[in-house]
Amino acid sequence: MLQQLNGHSSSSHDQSRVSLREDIQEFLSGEAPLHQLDDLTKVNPVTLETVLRCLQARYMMDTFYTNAGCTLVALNPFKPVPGLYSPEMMREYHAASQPQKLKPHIFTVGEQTYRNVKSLIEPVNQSIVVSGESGAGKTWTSRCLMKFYAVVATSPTSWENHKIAERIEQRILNSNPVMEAFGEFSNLVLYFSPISSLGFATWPSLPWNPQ
Ligand SMILES: Nc1ncnc2c1ncn2[C@@H]1O[C@H](COP(=O)(O)OP(=O)(O)OP(=O)(O)O)[C@@H](O)[C@H]1O
Repeated sequence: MLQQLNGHSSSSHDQSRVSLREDIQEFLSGEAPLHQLDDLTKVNPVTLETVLRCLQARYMMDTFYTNAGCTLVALNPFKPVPGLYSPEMMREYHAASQPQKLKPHIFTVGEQTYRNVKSLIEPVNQSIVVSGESGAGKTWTSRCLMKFYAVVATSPTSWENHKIAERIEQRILNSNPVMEAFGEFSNLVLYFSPISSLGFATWPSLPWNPQ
């Protein structure tokens, strides 16, 4: 006797589970090494296991950024990564004609928003939502972006610019206790406008809190 589950027979349900398992196995043991998948939209089938295995493989290769379509997934390395945030790296992303073709990086996001704000044809206000649980690296990421903008928007040698960058960074850090006083602090929003310079805010309780 066949048992009905949500309008499907249990045997067809079992079949699709077996076929999904096979697809997952095929994907995980495929020829292309998992760490080379730089965009999670290329993961197929998309399951918790396949996505996490892909991110894990990249983490093991010290690759901490992965695209997920137009979103960037950042893993916290919990260690210094030499060269990953160097001024040379910042300039490489800034100088690239198509930064999105370079390896996924927070500087791609930084550069894209910078170009959109600075566009001579149609400057557009920009927001960057940095989301993650406590300790995920939101403050770190925001500081990286501040440093990036300080480097690409100014002359590399100016001591004055260096001081401005430090001051912006310090403001972000100083704001943390105030933000945390509002309770939940899992999303940080940086916003940029062609007219004003830069601002940041938190979304403690949005109904669609992406966390
Ligand atoms: N990209 C990175 N490279 C190296 N270390 C990192 C990186 N991102 C985060 N870390 C480490 O992880 C720690 C926690 O990161 P951070 O303070 O940015 O988290 P957070 O998301 O802002 O946490 P909270 O919400 O609790 O304030 C940092 O102090 C730093 O040591």
